[in-house]
Amino acid sequence: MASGSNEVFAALVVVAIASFVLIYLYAEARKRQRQPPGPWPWPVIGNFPALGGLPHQSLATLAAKYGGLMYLRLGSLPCIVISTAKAAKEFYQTNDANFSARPTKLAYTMFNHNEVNYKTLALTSDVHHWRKLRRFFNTELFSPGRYAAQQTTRAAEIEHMIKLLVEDCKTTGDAVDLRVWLYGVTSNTMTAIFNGKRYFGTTDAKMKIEREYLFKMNNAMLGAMVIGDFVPYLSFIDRLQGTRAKFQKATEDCNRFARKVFDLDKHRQQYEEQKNDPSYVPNVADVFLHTPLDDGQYLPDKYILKILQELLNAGTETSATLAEWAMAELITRPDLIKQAQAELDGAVHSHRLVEETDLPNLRFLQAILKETYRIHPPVPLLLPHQANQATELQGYHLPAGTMALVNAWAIHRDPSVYTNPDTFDPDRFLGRPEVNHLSASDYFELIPFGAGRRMCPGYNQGNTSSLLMLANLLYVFDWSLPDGKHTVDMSEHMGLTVGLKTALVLIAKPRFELDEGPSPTAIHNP
Ligand code: HEM
Repeated sequence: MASGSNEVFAALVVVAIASFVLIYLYAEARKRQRQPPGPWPWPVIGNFPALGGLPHQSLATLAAKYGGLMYLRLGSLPCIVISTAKAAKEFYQTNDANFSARPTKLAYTMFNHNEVNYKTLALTSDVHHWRKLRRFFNTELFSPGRYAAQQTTRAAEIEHMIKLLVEDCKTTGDAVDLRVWLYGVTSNTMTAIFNGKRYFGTTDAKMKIEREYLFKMNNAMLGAMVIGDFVPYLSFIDRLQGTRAKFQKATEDCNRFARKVFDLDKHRQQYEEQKNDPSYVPNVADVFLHTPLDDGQYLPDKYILKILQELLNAGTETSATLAEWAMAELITRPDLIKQAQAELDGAVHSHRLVEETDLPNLRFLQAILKETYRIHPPVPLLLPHQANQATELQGYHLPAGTMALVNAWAIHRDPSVYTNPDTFDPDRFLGRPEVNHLSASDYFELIPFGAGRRMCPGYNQGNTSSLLMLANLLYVFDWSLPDGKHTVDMSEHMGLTVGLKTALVLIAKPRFELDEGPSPTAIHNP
């Protein structure tokens, strides 16, 4: 009798499981009729396993099978992936406004003082608040006037770091860790523009440590994968794993360091002392403190500190990563280096540093950089977008809350647009000036800064900074691989940006003695 009831129980379990599987498959099949094509999702976790360690590459492989508009389910979050220029054009032209929100994430919320409507620009999911901030950024921080006024600062920071490199060559002649050098230039440029301070290549080692710590904590937190963001009913796992406590500690540490790095009270005091001096150029911290948003409200200090941290993150690693990729591609192609140096010699003439006014005459160098953006976009999936309302794309229904990933890495290797897409070939851009990554062009073939409303507002700053670093490195030095090496490990590493797995270490040899001239400007650490 007991064995009979066991059998009945076992049969019931089998029937229950089979029914669950059938209902699941039926529900998925019904849903899929109205969704773009894509791989079948697993129960609960959806298509997460398909992402792998380098999601832009895995998604490009899937897109070759499913097409330029692909559907995934990440946990319970519906997600579309755009992977061709044609699909990107349609997405931006028909749905840019609908997809102008960002997904909600635990790390973003905690980073922003647990406010539901985040207060920083890149991470806010509140479209109304984002619009207000973005208008302020466009008119007050990233306007052509401000960008022009920051030219002297960019020049000063390049000069500072190039001179250190020349000095190092003379004294030690050791191989140069280019990653550290490039990061030093972009970080110094950003902090000089934001709050008039320089952290790298100074005698104050403590300042460098503080700055690096801030970056490390921000990175660890914002890059973390949190289960509850994708499967809300499993958020207890994050709590059990101590994720919240970890984020809380990182946020408090970041806040403490940010208060030190961007000492806002000191800025207030300095501004009062210097505001009537016509030669005083307000930095970004001053602008935030003394300019209201267009609703007449001033941002409270705690949000200004968060926005400054976000800008520092956004503007430092991106340009440095890009320039490191460019040098990694060039170092095994002496023919390209020679061509770039010949162009530089012709444009600059004397033994001074390359300046921003030289850049329009450096068409080949610009093509090298464009090709680097194409083949190594530092933010290959852009930042995730989310639909603020239900919408349609290519006749498919997309519910409110659908996430959109734009795979710039796949778009830039679209074989219907680029011949030999995996080959580094700057010449391909020389005859095609219409493909412009800095304008919201109609081509959508080269979009390392994104496109549409949420396109990177720092594109001019990032692009010029990368060009200036590359131009000066190639003009002032000859480069070679150390220890008889002939190849570079081009494997990718996934962080907040996608960079080289192994830092690029090269030997630099000055090509000439730099003329002594007046420095563009001097920085005074307050
Ligand atoms: C080579 C350098 C850079 C690259 C490749 C880059 C790339 C990007 C990308 C792909 C996005 C996301 C666009 C989207 O969501 O569709 C973005 C957003 C953003 N970037 Fe950049 N960026 C660079 C430099 C900079 C610099 C120098 C700054 C600031 C000084 C900056 C500030 C921002 C901000 C604030 C956002 C968020 C915009 C928003 O959500 O409205 N970026 N960037």
